[in-house]
Amino acid sequence: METEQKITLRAPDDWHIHLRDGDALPRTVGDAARQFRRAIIMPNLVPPVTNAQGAQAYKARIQDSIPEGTQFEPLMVIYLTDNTTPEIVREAHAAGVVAAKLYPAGATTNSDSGVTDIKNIYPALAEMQECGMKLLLHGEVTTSDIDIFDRERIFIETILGRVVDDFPTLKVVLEHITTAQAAEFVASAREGVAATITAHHLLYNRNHMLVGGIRPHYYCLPILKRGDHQSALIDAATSGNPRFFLGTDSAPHIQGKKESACGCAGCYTAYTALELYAEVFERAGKLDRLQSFASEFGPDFYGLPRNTGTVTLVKSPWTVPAGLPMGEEALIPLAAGETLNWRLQAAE
Ligand SMILES: NC(=O)N[C@@H](CC(=O)O)C(=O)O
Ligand SMILES: [Zn+2]
Ligand SMILES: [Zn+2]
Repeated sequence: METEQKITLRAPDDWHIHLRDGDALPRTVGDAARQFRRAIIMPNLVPPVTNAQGAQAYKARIQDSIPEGTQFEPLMVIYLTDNTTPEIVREAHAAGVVAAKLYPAGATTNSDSGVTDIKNIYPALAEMQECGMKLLLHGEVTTSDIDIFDRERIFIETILGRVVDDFPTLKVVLEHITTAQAAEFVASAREGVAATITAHHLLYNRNHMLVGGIRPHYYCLPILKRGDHQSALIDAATSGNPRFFLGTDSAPHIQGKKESACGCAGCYTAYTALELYAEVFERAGKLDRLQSFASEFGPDFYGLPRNTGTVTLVKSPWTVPAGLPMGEEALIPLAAGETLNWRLQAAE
């Protein structure tokens, strides 16, 4: 009898996830904790998590939702606004907050309180550089005359390059990169600049979203780009370059808000995250590099210990459920109804 194909990895972490709050938490925290040992928790709640106190209270609510017997550590982030002061940064750092997130105002889901001009947060960035707090960025400009497909590239050209130069020892993560330009920028930037890459930007390009009918579950920000950008991202993720690591950007929006005349941006990937990444790495012939991308480069960049436990993926095709309950609502996971080759084994 043929033996089952398996891969065992050091337990992985997710360096970018949205868990939301309230009724969503049992679903989102349960799924994240089944897949990952730690996660960087995005602060774009309404209202956002903007200081130490807010981050600690949110962390406690997340911890209350961790399934019994599961090990999961939420790593907290504050949301930068025009009013974030150096003192807010210092207090957050002292309270264990690991990073602060820049959302250009209006760039994405729940970014209305975001920064309107990068100069407004220069004092906060100086303090972050000083105390070692990481800067995470949603890297898109928001000016209405800039085409949605160009917004990441122009953000890099007009804003990111300058921030990286003006704060030469600030640790910076360009989140959920979607373009060849972003991959090139990060690969050739000064030390201390990294990027997260989602499973959906590795698996899909804009044709998947738009050819033969519009598929709202593939709609996320930054938007899926053309296939050559997807190829550049696959090359970056599987290159073994420690500047690129796993961040799902899993973002739950209920079915009715996705399948709508004006649908929300965000893909729910937490339910199948590692399986989706395994698919990509296998197709690229680089399964041997999945562990460093998923479990080593992230903690190394953040200055945290690598996890000591392991997880196992078994090659055993299965069908992703058509929907998942979330509170009273339905959530459609990415790749719903599709067959995936790899399956994460439940922790023993
Ligand atoms: N990626 C998305 O399309 N959506 C995210 C926000 C974000 O990460 O930009 C969300 O919070 O829903
Ligand atoms: Zn974002
Ligand atoms: Zn996100």
